[in-house]
Amino acid sequence: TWSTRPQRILRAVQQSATRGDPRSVVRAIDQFCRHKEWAMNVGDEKGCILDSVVSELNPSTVLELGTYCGYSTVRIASLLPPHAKLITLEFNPDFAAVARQVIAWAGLQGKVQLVEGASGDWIPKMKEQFGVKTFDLVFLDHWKDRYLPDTKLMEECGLLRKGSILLADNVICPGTPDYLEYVRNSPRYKSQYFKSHLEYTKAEDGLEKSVFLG
Ligand SMILES: O=C(NCc1cccc(CNc2ccc3[nH]ncc3c2)c1)c1cc(-c2ccc(F)cc2)cc(O)c1O
Ligand SMILES: [Mg+2]
Repeated sequence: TWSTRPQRILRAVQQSATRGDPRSVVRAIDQFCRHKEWAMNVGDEKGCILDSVVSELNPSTVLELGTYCGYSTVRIASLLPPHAKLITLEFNPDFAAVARQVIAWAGLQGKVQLVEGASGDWIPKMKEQFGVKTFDLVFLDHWKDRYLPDTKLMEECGLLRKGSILLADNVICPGTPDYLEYVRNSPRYKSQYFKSHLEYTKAEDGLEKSVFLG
């Protein structure tokens, strides 16, 4: 049986990265995806913008929607303060299986709770299942047509507080037009676009950072 692209990414991490060294895991994935096979990680250019938002915010509770191979999970978790928690949701079991091993290789399994399932099912259960009150930061990187419904669901479930940050990947490519229109025109958000490029390419893409105003 042939390996999948996530399995080839995991092999690259195990062959090129140092156990317990998150930066070497990030570097190994970027090298593989730049020189061997493109994959839909947020990548190093947008990843640096992600890093600066996380470092500036110093969040205690983070939700990531869309784990894939755990690349952005490792970037975020490696910057969190000691008692902070990152919950990451992944619908695809094959992606989740690889991500668990990538996160473990980075030595970050103690900071990360990977939950398998769909955002629409899990967001309403966050408080009761994980003892979450509100999220300081949400990184949206899952199915692009779920960004808007899931944002409205998080509002309805009281998971956002005054100052919570939504950081959305791919707002240009593949694009999330309904989400962008909502956060840019709603009086309940202050939104800012960080222009960048689609991971490992010259195509335009960017991150939208939106502060919930309560
Ligand atoms: O589509 C994308 N990513 C999302 C995605 C995609 C597939 C499967 C999953 C399954 N995971 C999943 C699903 C539903 C879920 N609900 N809650 C959690 C959860 C998790 C997720 C994407 C595409 C491109 C891209 C592709 C091609 C191209 F030419 C240009 C750009 C670039 C990206 O950076 C991208 O992020
Ligand atoms: Mg993405």
